[in-house]
Amino acid sequence: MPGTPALELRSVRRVYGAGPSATIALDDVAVTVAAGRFVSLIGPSGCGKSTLLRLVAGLERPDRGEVLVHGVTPAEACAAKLIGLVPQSPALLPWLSVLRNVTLPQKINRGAGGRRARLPGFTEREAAPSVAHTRDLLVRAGLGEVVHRVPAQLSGGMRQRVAIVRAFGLRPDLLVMDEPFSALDEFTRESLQDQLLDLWEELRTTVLFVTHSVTEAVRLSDTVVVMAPGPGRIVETVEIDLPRPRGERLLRERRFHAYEDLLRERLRRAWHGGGA
Ligand SMILES: Nc1ncnc2c1ncn2[C@@H]1O[C@H](COP(=O)(O)OP(=O)(O)OP(=O)(O)O)[C@@H](O)[C@H]1O
Repeated sequence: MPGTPALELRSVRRVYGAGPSATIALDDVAVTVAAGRFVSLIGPSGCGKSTLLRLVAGLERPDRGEVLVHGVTPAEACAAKLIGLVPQSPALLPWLSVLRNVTLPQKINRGAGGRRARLPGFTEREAAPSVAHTRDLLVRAGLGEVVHRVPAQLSGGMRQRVAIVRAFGLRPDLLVMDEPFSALDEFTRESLQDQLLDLWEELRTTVLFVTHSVTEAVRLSDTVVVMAPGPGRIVETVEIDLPRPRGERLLRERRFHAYEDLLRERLRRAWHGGGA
């Protein structure tokens, strides 16, 4: 629906357990993400990033407050395949080739278009991409030579690239990514960031991205949400006002480092229980 945020969390609270040993994983969390934005969550371990992702993906429900994806509940959004998820380690089907791993979910998901069209304010979107277009995405992600290989014949970085192309290929309205590059070496990580940005700039899917890397957050994001633990909460929202595309050269510029320093400073405060 025009004007409806892609994602909205209103006064969200999530508590695990009860009594004195209860953990307040999230308290009074409010986030609004406009369609097409790239938003990262960053914060110390235990500040509730994964909990927030699980609420958005409909895997858990808040104890208080509301989560809306394009104006509907996460359960409705999942049924209509509005949400795509890229986990930390790529869950590929080991017996299928790279190409089939990417195209099979697209075929399975065809029925979702009808459910999506019945949601308030949504119209039919473009059909699932053709195999030719999927191949093109794979080539652009540097996987053109390996489309007929099975996952066991790929490196870790290649497998994660397949998972990312698969997620974008499903044309979700909101793509949720949980530290997708955390297990990779720095060089592979930077090259995957390039490819992720390349795909995102073409498709402009709304992305909610969890990372522990300040550099990654600055490079990828329009907005970085800084969180603190005890209770899990948002302490700062930083808009990254840097031009795109954000190539390698930008990483060496003073204005890029200034954002890194700002975020590091905010994270230090979050670690020490400070914050806003
Ligand atoms: N199922 C659960 N039962 C009890 N406590 C939980 C559960 N899941 C999370 N927690 C607690 O909620 C808090 C937030 O956890 P969460 O995993 O969301 O943090 P995180 O920011 O993603 O951490 P990390 O960066 O280490 O992945 C932590 O104190 C954690 O111990």
